[in-house]
Amino acid sequence: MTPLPSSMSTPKTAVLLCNLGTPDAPTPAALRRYLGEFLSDQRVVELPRFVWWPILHGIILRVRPAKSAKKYASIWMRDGDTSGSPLRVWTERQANALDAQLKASGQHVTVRYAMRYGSPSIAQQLDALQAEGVQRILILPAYPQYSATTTASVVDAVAHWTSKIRSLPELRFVNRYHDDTGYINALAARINTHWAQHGRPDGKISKLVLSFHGLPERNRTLGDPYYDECQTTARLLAEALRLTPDQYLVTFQSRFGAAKWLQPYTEPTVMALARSGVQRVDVACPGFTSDCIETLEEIDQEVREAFLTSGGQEFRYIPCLNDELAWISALERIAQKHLSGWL
Ligand SMILES: C=CC1=C(C)c2cc3[nH]c(cc4nc(cc5[nH]c(cc1n2)c(C)c5CCC(=O)O)C(CCC(=O)O)=C4C)c(C)c3C=C
Ligand SMILES: [Fe+2]
Ligand SMILES: [Fe+2]
Repeated sequence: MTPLPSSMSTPKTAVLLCNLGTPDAPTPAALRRYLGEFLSDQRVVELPRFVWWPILHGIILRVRPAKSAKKYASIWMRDGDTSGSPLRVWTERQANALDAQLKASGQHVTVRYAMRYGSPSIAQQLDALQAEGVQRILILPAYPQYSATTTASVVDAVAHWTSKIRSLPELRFVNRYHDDTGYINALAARINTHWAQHGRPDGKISKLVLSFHGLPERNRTLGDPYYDECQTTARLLAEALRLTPDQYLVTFQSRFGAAKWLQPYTEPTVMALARSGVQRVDVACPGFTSDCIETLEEIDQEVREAFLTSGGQEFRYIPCLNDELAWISALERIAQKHLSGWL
């Protein structure tokens, strides 16, 4: 019997690369919409509604949008035809590059991207894929380290969509890839390229700081594995870079609110380094796969200034993986592993 052409025999398959989300414009109105959706997610802020609602609507959404809009304006990308928030621009480029790479390897897979908060939303993209006849979807969060605040929240958004759909596609989820060899090697290559130009830190007057996004300490105590996964990523990366313990530090940035978050905090740590005689710090943010407000503004502007005004002399921010070829190849292998049996 003649086999059916593969396009007829294999159900259509897609990968949905899901990132956090970002405002559509660097304006207070767009920030209010984005922060309102983001900070209303009970995976992100676990306080009871009757406590959190008055704080969010009475204080945060009145004050933060204008301040944040100025920060976003300072990092907004205007790159040829492309303009937008760096998080959205890089995520879109990653999805397009992964789509091209999977197709070049002979795989009939469509890759799209979605944002957990803002647009294009996860529901919009799942609707669009279903309208195109896609029957199998791999959900690939853009977070190497699992946290309930990010990865599980993506799963919640997908579950919310499935609850309204009669004829469901098959679904698979990637939970983590914090120890994936391709990911670690792509990070190491990024940092080595930087050091080929500027020299390696000696551990005495120069150090590498690996800064991860923070999380309330309480989430860790309650069982969120994020902290441990960040430590594993850092250890594997240090091994790949052949670093001794005195050459690097692991820190946590982006504290929000008054509660205790994962420590040590990035900014006070680099200030203390400067005061103790460290002249140069290189900062990389391995948990962020795309540059965004947290890396370009918080690290490369605020933390830079804090280090230099505390007596430091050289501050070098090492960009995220973005659309580096080694990273797209690593993403392809992560996707392939989870697609196995489907293609
Ligand atoms: C309020 C609590 C927050 C938790 C918990 C949190 C966890 C968390 N976030 C990321 C990744 C990103 N966060 C980004 C921005 C951002 N995060 C928070 C708050 C929490 N994050 C806020 C209020 C903001 C907005 C920026 C600001 O106003 O300060 C981003 C960048 C978005 C962008 O548009 O560029 C990312 C990425 C992780 C990985 C994480 C838990 C592990
Ligand atoms: Fe965050
Ligand atoms: Fe931040």
